[in-house]
Amino acid sequence: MISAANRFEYGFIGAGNMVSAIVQGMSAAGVEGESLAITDHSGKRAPVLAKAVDATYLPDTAELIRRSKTVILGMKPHQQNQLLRTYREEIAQSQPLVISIAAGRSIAQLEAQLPEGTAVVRVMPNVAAQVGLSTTALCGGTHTSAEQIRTATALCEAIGSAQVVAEELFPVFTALAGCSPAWFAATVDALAQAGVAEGLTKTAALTAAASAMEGTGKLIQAALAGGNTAADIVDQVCSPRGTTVAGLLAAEDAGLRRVWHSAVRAAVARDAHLSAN
Ligand SMILES: NC(=O)C1=CN([C@@H]2O[C@H](COP(=O)(O)OP(=O)(O)OC[C@H]3O[C@@H](n4cnc5c(N)ncnc54)[C@H](O)[C@@H]3O)[C@@H](O)[C@H]2O)C=CC1
Ligand SMILES: O=C(O)[C@@H]1CCC=N1
Repeated sequence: MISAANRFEYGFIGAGNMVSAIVQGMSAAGVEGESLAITDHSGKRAPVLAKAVDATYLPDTAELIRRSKTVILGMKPHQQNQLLRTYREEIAQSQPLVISIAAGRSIAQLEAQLPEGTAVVRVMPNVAAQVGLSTTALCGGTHTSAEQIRTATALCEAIGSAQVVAEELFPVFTALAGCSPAWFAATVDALAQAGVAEGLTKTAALTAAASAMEGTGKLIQAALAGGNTAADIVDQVCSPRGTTVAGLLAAEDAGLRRVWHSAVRAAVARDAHLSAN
C-alpha cells in the first residue's frame, strides 16, 4: 500500500455536473488542490476541472484508487456496477473510504459489490455545492467508523451544510434537496416567462424572479431559526384583498400543491426504480 503521506485526501472518479460542482465548491472553500485527484473515463472534463482548481488529473482509475484515502464515486448510478467490478482488487488492496453520491444506490448494494469490510458513506449533495450552499445528507455503512463519518462530514461541510439522515429517508431527501434545484430553476423560468407576457424583458424577469427566490430562501431560514415557518412568510406578504393572495389562490386552483406532491412522488418512485436495477 502507498504510504498515507503520499496519498490524496480525496480522489474523484467522474468529472460531470455534480463532481464539478463539489470540486469547485471545495476549492472556493479553501481546500487545497494538491489534496485532490480527479479521473474521468471520457478523459475530457477531468483534466480541465483539475487544472481549474490546481488538482491532479490521473488518467488511470486504478492509480487514483491506490493513491486516494477517500474515493468518491461520481458517476451515474448504473455506471457504478462496471466500475466496482473492474476495480474490486485495487479497492481491496488500498482500502479507501468509499463515498457514493449516486441517487438510488443503497448502502447494501454498494457493500455487496465492494470487497468485504469496505467502509462506505452514502451522500446526497446538490449542485449548489458550486457556491457553497449544498444541503447534503449522509449515512454510513456497516463497516464505517465514527472517524470516517467525520471525514465525510468535513467534505460535505466544505460545500455547504451536512446532516446524517436515516437511509430510508434518502429518496425523499433526494427529491427535496438533490432534485429541487432543477425544479426551482424551471419554476423561475416559468415565472419569468409569465413576466415576459406582461411586458418585462426575459433578462429583467429572470433577475427579478431569481433574486426574489434567493431572498425568500433566506427569509424562510430566518423564520425557521426563530421558531416560525414558511407559512408565516406567506401570511406576511398576503395583504387583505391584495395582489398576492389573488395570485396564490389562482396558483392553488391551478394545482400548485398537487404539482409539488406529484414531483416528489415521481422522484421517490424513480429512486426506487434505480435501487431495483
Ligand atoms: N447532477 C446533480 O445535480 C446531482 C447528481 N447526483 C448524482 O451524482 C452522480 C453524477 O451525476 P452527474 O454529475 O449529473 O452525471 P454526469 O453524467 O454529468 O457525470 C458522470 C461522470 O462520470 C464519468 N464516468 C462514468 N463512468 C465512469 C467510469 N467508469 N470511470 C470514470 N468516470 C466515469 C462520466 O464520464 C462523467 O464525467 C449520479 O450518480 C447522480 O445520481 C447527486 C446529486 C445531485
Ligand atoms: O436526477 C438525478 O437522478 C440526480 C440525483 C439528484 C439530482 N440529480
